[in-house]
Amino acid sequence: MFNQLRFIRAVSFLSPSSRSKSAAAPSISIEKLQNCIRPTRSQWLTGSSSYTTSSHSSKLLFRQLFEKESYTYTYLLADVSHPDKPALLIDPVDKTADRDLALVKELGLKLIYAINTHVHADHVTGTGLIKTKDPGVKSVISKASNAKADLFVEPGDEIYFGDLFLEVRATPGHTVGCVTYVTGEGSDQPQPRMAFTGDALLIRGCGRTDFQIFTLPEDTFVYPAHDYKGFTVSTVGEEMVYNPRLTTDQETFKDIMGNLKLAYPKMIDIALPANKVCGLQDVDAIAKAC
Ligand SMILES: N[C@@H](CCC(=O)N[C@@H](CSS)C(=O)NCC(=O)O)C(=O)O
Repeated sequence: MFNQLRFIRAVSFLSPSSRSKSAAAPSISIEKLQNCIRPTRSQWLTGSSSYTTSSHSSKLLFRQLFEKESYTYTYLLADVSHPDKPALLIDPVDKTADRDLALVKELGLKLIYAINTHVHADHVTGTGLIKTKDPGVKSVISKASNAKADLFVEPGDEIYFGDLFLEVRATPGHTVGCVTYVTGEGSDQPQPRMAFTGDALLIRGCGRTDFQIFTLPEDTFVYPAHDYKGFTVSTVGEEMVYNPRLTTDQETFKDIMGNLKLAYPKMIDIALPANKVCGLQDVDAIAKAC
């Protein structure tokens, strides 16, 4: 069987130094979540872990970028200790693709991956557009998403950029193929860890019911794909205590999620079919780019 993990490693800029591969955390259902040991508010506030937004790593260049129409966050990560400064974008938007590529150029980075957490319903991904403007970039999405891309990842895969890597975790629920990308475990990786949760876990909100994200260390930074209230970052520990949807019993949770009364996303009829094919709607462009 074709090994996506090896493939991702093979196309990475630098072979990783020997590293023990961490096992993918087990998936936790909402039922199990209710039984998770969670810190009380006071335990969490007085806990020994750091909850500051300290610098992530001397190697990591990190930027959080915003697209104002869909309230989408795009994340730029690069290993600036590597001579090529390999970089990746998580959840780029078509409307801001030029801005993102200009920033990559200004910072002297080499963009190698344009990655999606899932097939978005509220905006067209910038992945295809980025590939037409920089053909060296590979698009990445989960195999379970059933969308087109150059590379398909599965839970447990590691996506290397230089000596840094992202671990792929299955976080389905908002869509079938949603994944969360988590910075690697190890002393040479960003500390605290950073989780790019897509729409699975939002700050004080969520788009799903299957919460293995809460098996990550409590000081793990949570970087969602959207925020509608002006938040930029949270932590796993903070969400375990203060997320109003995830601090209730199962019945209340179901009730909350069943009564969100979210409006039909404005872009959904354009975004979903486009995002199945890298965000491109032109047949020739799809053939060339995906
Ligand atoms: N009004 C917006 C879409 C807002 C929305 O539905 N957001 C999604 C994530 S993007 S599909 C969501 O899951 N929200 C959860 C929440 O609690 O807000 C539009 O028309 O695009």
